Order: sequence, then structure tokens, then C-alpha cells
Amino acid sequence: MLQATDIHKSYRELEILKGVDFGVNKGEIVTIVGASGAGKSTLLHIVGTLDRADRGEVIINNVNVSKLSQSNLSTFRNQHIGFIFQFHHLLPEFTALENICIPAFIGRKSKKEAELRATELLAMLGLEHRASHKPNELSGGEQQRVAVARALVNNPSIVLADEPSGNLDSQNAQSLHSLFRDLRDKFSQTFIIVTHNEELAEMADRKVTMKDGQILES
Ligand SMILES: Nc1ncnc2c1ncn2[C@@H]1O[C@H](COP(=O)(O)OP(=O)(O)OP(=O)(O)O)[C@@H](O)[C@H]1O
Repeated sequence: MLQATDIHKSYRELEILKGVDFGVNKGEIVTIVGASGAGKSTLLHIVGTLDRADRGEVIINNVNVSKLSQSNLSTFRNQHIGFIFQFHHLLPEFTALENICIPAFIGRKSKKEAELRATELLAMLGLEHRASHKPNELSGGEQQRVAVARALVNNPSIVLADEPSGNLDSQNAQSLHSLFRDLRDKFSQTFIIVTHNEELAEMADRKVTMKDGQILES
């Protein structure tokens, strides 16, 4: 589903990624672990098309995204990739339902279609009673589940998550991790997750360890 080959990236003449090969199959949960500064987020941003490699290519669903123009890349990203970050980044002035709809609106879905899908996701994540709540009226765990629903609204092939449970207490972190597993089991949802959380790393189908801009083991 996703293959990155010979990825190189430097910032200010400092080589951060030194020829990384990395792939994910459909329905797989892959976690990327490693010491701070190893290049995990940089790799995640490159495979998620948020940043470009200096060298190497990224193929997602048979599309060579390294060759797409900036505007085609935005459309591709909206349709194929969902993002979850450590901090939910929900827009404070919008309700849970509206926040979930935003990527669908960007993808030119109708209001009716977007709201139907968002409502379905809210129900699936046990949040139907929170649809009209603004982010500050939700608990930390609920906010992060809304962010998960937003990542899923366009049925992305891949969900990328950077420290998704980094800001949650252990109970909320555990339920977020079982949610990822359920989504993989029920819908073959593919995940690439950067994490320092041991439990999450261990429950993955595959754990990739990075050190100094290279993959040590998989
Ligand atoms: N935009 C940037 N400009 C300059 N340097 C950067 C930039 N982004 C990342 N770096 C550097 O690249 C290195 C790798 O960063 P990255 O965020 O990929 O590490 P990480 O493994 O995800 O670390 P952490 O676990 O602390 O989040 C770091 O030394 C960082 O300072």
C-alpha cells in the first residue's frame, strides 16, 4: 500500500534521514520507535506527503507522490491520508460534528454526505451524545477520539499518527490503542504510528526501530 525507497532528508546541511526504505501493507499497524531526534517524525511527514524528501520516492496506492504537483498532492492527501497528532488540533469554535466534517468539505463532499459520515463515525466511537459539543466541552480522551473520527471521515487508505496518546492518561491511552486495533480488525484500516509508548509499540503488527536517521530493525 505504501512504499518509501531510499529516502534522504537534510536540514541545514545536517543529514536527518540517510537512505530509509520503509513499507506498509494494507490492514497493518506499524509503529515507529527510537530515541528522540532519530528522524521518526521527519519520516512520518515525508511518507504522509506533508514534506518532500531530497532524494528517494514514496509510492502510495501505486501513485508516485514524489512526482505530484503541490495542488495534486493536497487533493491526494485529502483523499488518501488521515492524520492524528499528539494534540488534537480541533478548531475551538466548531462542534465535534463540524470538526469531523472539515476534511470532507475540503474534499468537496456535500453537507448531507459529510454529516451522515460524521454521525456514523461519532456513533462508532461512542460519541453520538457529544456531536454538538465544542472541544472545550469534551474530555481529553473524547477530544482525541473526535480527532480520530476527523482522520477517518474521507475513508483514507492510511492513517498516520504522531504520538497519538502522548497527551492522554494511561486509561485513555489504552482505549485509544484498542480503538486502533478495532479499526484494523473491522475495516482493515492501515496505521503508521510514531510513539514512545511501549504498550502501543508492542501491540502493533510490526515495530520499526530508528536510530540516527536509519532503520535499525523491523
Ligand atoms: N524543520 C526542521 N528544521 C531543522 N531541523 C529539523 C527540522 N525538523 C526536524 N529537524 C531536526 O531533525 C532531527 C530529527 O527530528 P524528528 O522530529 O524527525 O525526530 P524524532 O525521532 O521524531 O524525535 P522525537 O522523538 O523527539 O519527536 C532533529 O535533530 C531535529 O532537530
